[in-house]
Amino acid sequence: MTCFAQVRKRPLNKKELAKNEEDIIETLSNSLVVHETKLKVDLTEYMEKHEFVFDAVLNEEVSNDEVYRETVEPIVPIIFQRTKATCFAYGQTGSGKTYTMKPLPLKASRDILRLMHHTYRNQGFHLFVSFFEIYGGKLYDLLSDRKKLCMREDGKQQVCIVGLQEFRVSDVETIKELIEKGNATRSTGTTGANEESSRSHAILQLAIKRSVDGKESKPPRVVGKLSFIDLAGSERGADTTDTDKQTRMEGAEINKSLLALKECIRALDNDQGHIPFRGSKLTEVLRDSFMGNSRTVMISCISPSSGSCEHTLNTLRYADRVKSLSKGGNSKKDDLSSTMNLKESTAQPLSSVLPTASTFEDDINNTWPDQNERDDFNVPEDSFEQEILMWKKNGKLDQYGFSTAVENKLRKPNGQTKWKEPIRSDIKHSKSDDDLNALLQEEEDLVNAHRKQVEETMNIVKEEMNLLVEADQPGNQLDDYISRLTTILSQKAAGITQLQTRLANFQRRLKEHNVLVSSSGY
Ligand SMILES: Nc1ncnc2c1ncn2[C@@H]1O[C@H](COP(=O)(O)OP(=O)(O)OP(=O)(O)O)[C@@H](O)[C@H]1O
Repeated sequence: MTCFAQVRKRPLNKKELAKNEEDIIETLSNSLVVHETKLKVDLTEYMEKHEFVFDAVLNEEVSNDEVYRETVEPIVPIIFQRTKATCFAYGQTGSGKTYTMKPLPLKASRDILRLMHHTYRNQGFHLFVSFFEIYGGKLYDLLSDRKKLCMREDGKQQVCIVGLQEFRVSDVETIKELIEKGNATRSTGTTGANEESSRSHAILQLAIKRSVDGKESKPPRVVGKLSFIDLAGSERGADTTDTDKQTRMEGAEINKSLLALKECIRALDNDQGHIPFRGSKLTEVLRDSFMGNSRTVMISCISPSSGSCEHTLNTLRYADRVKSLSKGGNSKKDDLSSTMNLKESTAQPLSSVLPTASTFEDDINNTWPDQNERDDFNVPEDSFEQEILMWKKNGKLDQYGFSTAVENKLRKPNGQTKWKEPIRSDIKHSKSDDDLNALLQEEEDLVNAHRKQVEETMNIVKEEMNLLVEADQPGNQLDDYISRLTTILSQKAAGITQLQTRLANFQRRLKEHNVLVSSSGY
């Protein structure tokens, strides 16, 4: 899987301008700098600079058309070549996720239909649209009056969404109507912070299917898929302390899914044996889009305003972790990356990357195993599981319950994972999936607790500085000074002790699970 991380900065809005909030984001070609105002212990202000590098940085002057040209247009032709592509918008509420995502599917549909009517004319391709949302861990069909859906795995461990309406479309106008209908049906909550806040993940999928041997009588098979995902507001994961139980539970679900999404992308990009798909409904649903030939584009949306600095830094840190494994030598960064940098490349017109009809057939024949090969590979499940038991007995399974050696058996000589993936996931699901998800959550909790502790320490230090200033004033009350200093010191000590305990517990858990910090990417 190849993941491209991009950032889009929106302009300051009216509200921010009215509050005289400053633009703290400086964009350069494919990097950006966040200028954070901080306070020294003597209460004087200073500027801290945070620099991030991504595959592309789109500033406030970049239009939606340009975003499409840079992010999705180059991917459209390859979904005719058995590739699944996923485009995410990540960021805090109001950062521009919906603004960025909304126009993309329609523009992509237009190009897909153009390809179907010209390059792939009369080759049995059809375009299907579906649109659903994940809200509070449950699935709802946005094209069928928010009908509740359930997710099942079929006999081949392929995830399918039972009852999801899929519409076969052949003209842009119908697609437009469907997209508008889905958007209107999407649920938006009303939390204190922002009425517009979106607490659901909206998933719009464009599937290219092909009639087998051109026969219309048989159900067409999926050739490729393009998914557009407008994620829930990233800061909503922090609602786990809200007084309202429903909000708290939704917050926990959002938190879990965004965490699982990050870990799945990291694991896939790093060719890790185990992919924690079962960490959330979102990643389970996306499982088939991530397997095999797949592309992922993550557009992290940020507000430029000083008032959103903390959320912006959180968004950029998340994006940074998603892309970090691809940096510096991951060979899978290919030709697409060069078209992704808006400042350094001229946009590549669709026509220049279109495959011809013959290259499509050649690609299928050259890169995908045929049915015989698949059948050859599918050793009986019994013998496979026997082997797993042997490895377990000999203590050769890794911390995810899966050994590299066993995994290698599932790979083609060229390193491409073969058709045994479903069986592999079955085995790992047992306990190791839950353990890994729990560990990931604990890691995130530790980092958050650390950040909170640093913030609290800063506040305490400010209080201490005030106390010292007061202590120097004539007529200062000694009793008051002593009691306030005692409180301050106990607060400091309690904060440190709490963090030490949390850290020790986390280290113990890592040890229990045999996770070597250097090899696990922590
Ligand atoms: N690049 C941009 N240029 C101009 N206006 C923008 C841009 N990005 C966002 N906006 C405006 O900012 C507001 C918030 O954007 P949007 O609704 O897309 O945020 P969001 O991240 O989807 O929020 P939520 O999580 O609540 O859905 C909208 O009024 C939108 O029109």
